Amino acid sequence: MTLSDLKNQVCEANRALEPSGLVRLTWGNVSGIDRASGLWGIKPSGVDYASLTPEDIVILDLEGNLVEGKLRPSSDTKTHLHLYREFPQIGGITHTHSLHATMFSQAGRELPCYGTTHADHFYGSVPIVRALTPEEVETDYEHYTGVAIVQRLRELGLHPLEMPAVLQRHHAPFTFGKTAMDSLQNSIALEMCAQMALGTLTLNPDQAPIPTHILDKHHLRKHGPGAYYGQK
Ligand SMILES: O=C(CO)[C@@H](O)[C@H](O)COP(=O)(O)O
Repeated sequence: MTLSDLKNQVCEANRALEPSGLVRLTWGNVSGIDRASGLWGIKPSGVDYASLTPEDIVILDLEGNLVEGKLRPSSDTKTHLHLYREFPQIGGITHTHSLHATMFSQAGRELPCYGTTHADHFYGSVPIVRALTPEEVETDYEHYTGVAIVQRLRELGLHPLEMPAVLQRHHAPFTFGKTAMDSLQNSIALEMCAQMALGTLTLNPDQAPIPTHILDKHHLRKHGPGAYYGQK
């Protein structure tokens, strides 16, 4: 992938945030990485999505050094950086404050899997990531957000492509994918699943999550045999 390709892909995914209904104001950012070069691009901070151009995309390396870009990178840059360094399987990350998924984040409630719509994207309940400690917030908020996300998926034994979403407590969701656009699509799926779950619980507060045999079937269909990354 050329640097121009990377900038185009990351710009396209960020420009798709608003039309997808996931963001208000500038409450979101998408990044993408070219694993061959180790260079990755992210939305500049606070920039209006509709006016974003590929040349605005800020390019960094996996040490966090600025490689190219005139604008300040997203305020969540260190979170994305940590995830790229710890999850070599992912190629893109999306962070938004989408309305319903953020409700689960703020309530500290994992997002249960009530149906196949959810099962087609996420292998079970979308986990809550712990709140940061006062020391973590003080020393490096965004870096420790990434640390807490990685800790959570590892303690659950979940691969970041079988569970390409987490709900950061008191904050909002982060999703991952094979590309920037794939991570955005996972954010769209997450927001829809959050809306469906809230409606499901309204209609039936005692609704049980999807049976495991159906969840496993959808995981198998999506990832193929032998791709189960987690611990049974
Ligand atoms: O989570 C936050 C702030 O709480 C950020 O995601 C902002 O909502 C977007 O910041 P920029 O990407 O524009 O710096």
